Amino acid sequence: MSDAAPPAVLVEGLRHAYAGGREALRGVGFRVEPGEIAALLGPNGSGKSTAFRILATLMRPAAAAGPSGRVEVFGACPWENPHAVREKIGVVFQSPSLDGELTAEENLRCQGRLQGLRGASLREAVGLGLERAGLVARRGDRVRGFSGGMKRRLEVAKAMLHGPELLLLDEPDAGLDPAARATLWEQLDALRHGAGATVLLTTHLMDLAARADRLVLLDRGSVVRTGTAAELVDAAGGEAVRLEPADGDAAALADDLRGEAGLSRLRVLPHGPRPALRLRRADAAAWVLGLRERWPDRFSRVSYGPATLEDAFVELIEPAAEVEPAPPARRGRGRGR
Ligand SMILES: Nc1ncnc2c1ncn2[C@@H]1O[C@H](COP(=O)(O)OP(=O)(O)OP(=O)(O)O)[C@@H](O)[C@H]1O
Repeated sequence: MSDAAPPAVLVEGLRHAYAGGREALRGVGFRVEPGEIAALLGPNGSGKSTAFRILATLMRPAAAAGPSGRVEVFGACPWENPHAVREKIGVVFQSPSLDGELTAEENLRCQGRLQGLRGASLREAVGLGLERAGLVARRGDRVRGFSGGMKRRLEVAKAMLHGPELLLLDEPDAGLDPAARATLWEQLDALRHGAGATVLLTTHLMDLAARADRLVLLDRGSVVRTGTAAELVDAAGGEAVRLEPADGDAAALADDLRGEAGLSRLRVLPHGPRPALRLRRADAAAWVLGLRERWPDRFSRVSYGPATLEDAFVELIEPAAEVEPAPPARRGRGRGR
């Protein structure tokens, strides 16, 4: 027997099919080491929430044929030994679990009592929770008046009240503005360093995922790639090119460019000040030069620069449709030409 500490999360060959449905997980495997912040990243329907529910002991996997695979949280199986796993995990669900009529402090105190804390240990845990949420000054305010970011931080503090080793968060960044997402990240990072917690979150946004130590990219129930954000960007390869057509017709430009050799997936960016296309090329500089020679009056602006995690995501994930709209926050970081 080995003395090595078990990984915080070990998933091997995990399969799950919902009753009457197609397989939501098709042999998923990944691991998270203690002290890491890991992100399950993938588009809608890729299986993130299904994996999350299994890890959180809410569901046992059911495969249509053959074994369902192996899952361990610090060495314990969530469906064979759910009590052992529940002691080790804190869970933040997508749906809010706070009572808006109670104050921040009362919410934490109720949770602490449910977990059997009393007297000085309850006061200590609630005080630490308020600190972790950055809400000491607002401890006496009703939660219903809090911003989305404040509520999410309080949810995290509530889930950490019993001192779990692993914090599971299902899309904690959903509905938060960039500033609130940044503050949430600071809270998670502080938990990792201060409480030595391991964090596993699901997301389909890039903000938190790009900062995680380990990303597990899921698509249609399978792991497409694991690694750091930089490794995923490298795996997709190339630089990101942004093209603004002079006549504003990005869809027509996309049609003209389709079929070009060596061209990655095109994205039409309908939002922002002007319609544009974004794509990846291994030979961005030479390709852009050739494009301008071929079509001197076709573009109002052409730029290229380092690819982002979002570019890699588009490249590595099978598109649901040929042309997909980009989120409005997209901004080219390329060098102007
Ligand atoms: N309760 C359910 N019954 C039947 N099918 C389901 C159920 N929940 C999810 N699915 C299906 O399983 C697949 C994976 O869904 P899941 O919710 O795990 O994905 P997800 O990556 O979390 O998506 P989202 O980002 O939209 O939450 C999808 O095809 C989905 O339609």
